[in-house]
Amino acid sequence: MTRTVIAQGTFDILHPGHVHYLEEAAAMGDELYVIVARKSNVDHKKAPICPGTQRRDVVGALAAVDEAILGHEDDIFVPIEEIDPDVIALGHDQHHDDDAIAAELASRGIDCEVRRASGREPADDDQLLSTRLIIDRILERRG
Ligand SMILES: Cc1cc2nc3c(=O)[nH]c(=O)nc-3n(C[C@H](O)[C@H](O)[C@H](O)COP(=O)(O)O)c2cc1C
Ligand SMILES: Nc1ncnc2c1ncn2[C@@H]1O[C@H](COP(=O)(O)OP(=O)(O)OP(=O)(O)O)[C@@H](O)[C@H]1O
Repeated sequence: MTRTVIAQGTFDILHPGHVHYLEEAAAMGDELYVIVARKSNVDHKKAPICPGTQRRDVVGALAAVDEAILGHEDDIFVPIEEIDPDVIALGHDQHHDDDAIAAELASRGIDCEVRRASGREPADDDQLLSTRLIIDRILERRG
């Protein structure tokens, strides 16, 4: 019985923090599907720079990822119902409430565990394990 895991996020400019998250999510099961957020659904921070197709393709190229898909425009639970995962792995700082997700899954009759991955800290002061910090440094040095 294949144990399917779903991870999700914006993944605008990929960095080792994303790799850590996705490798940890992959280790929670046998297959990892990653839902890449549509720009229209990234409403809790600045919009991504790169188009969704490009963000999806880069995430999909990671060894830990079996398939990366662009998320649904309107209902974030549509891909969940289609994939019917055993685990949803939330990122360490992802703004979703674990219990709210679990309640919504239950109300839709989806039997799926909600877990939270750990964070990865920079290996040294020069590393930037955040898209926002990468963009800030670009603006600082190239702006
Ligand atoms: C269970 C789950 C399912 C999601 N499905 C979608 C989706 O179908 N379409 C989408 O645009 N975003 C989807 N998202 C991503 C959210 O829209 C949100 O933008 C994403 O969590 C961004 O988080 P980040 O700040 O970590 O990048 C989903 C998130 C979760 C937790
Ligand atoms: N340093 C990190 N360690 C572990 N997971 C991370 C790290 N950075 C991001 N993630 C996870 O990757 C997923 C996608 O995050 P996102 O695309 O928002 O990147 P981000 O670098 O956090 O962006 P921003 O800096 O703009 O918030 C989220 O689940 C998030 O928790």
